[in-house]
Amino acid sequence: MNSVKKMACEILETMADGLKIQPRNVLSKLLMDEESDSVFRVNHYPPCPEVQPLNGNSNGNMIGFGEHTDPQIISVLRSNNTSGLQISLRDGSWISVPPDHNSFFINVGDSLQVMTNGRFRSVKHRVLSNREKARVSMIYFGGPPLSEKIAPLPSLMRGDQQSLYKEFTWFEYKRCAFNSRLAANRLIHFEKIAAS
Ligand SMILES: O=C(O)CCC(=O)C(=O)O
Ligand SMILES: [Fe+2]
Repeated sequence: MNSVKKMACEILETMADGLKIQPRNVLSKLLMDEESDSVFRVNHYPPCPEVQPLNGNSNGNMIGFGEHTDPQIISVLRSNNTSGLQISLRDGSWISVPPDHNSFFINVGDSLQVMTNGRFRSVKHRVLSNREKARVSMIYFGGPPLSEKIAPLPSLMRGDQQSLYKEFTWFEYKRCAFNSRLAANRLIHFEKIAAS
């Protein structure tokens, strides 16, 4: 757990460097906080034989984990050598993430999207069951303390930049996530309506 947390922190620090924000631990310190609301999850998807496609967009594979974005700051995923993970492109099409048990798959969470005022985007993903092999994935979800205010980082808001989001705490966002459907776009409730 400590190693994966350390890796997530290094990634967040590299992102902070890329955004030219100081101090470089402005994001990673939220994961290092004693009160950090982080989780480690193991998912197991047994093999599922082909089924008749219902809506034509899953090629006859059963949905193992429905489409969603991860609500936290960052997710670090490692899986066995079994395909299934897909990400959604802007045009709504799905592409498969090649299975590679030697690599980590990093996902930006909704909270990081807000903290970077939309510069990094949380990408919708889902898992299709594999027809022959079981898929096992392990994911570290790095989240902030429950009382943490989630808002664009002040160091990113230079000039006349406006926040795209209303301020909320991680506790409020988590409550919203629990009360909404998995596939829901929860950030929409926290977006500011652009003045015309
Ligand atoms: O099991 C996977 O490959 C992805 C699962 C996932 O997206 C999640 O647990 O949030
Ligand atoms: Fe996910």
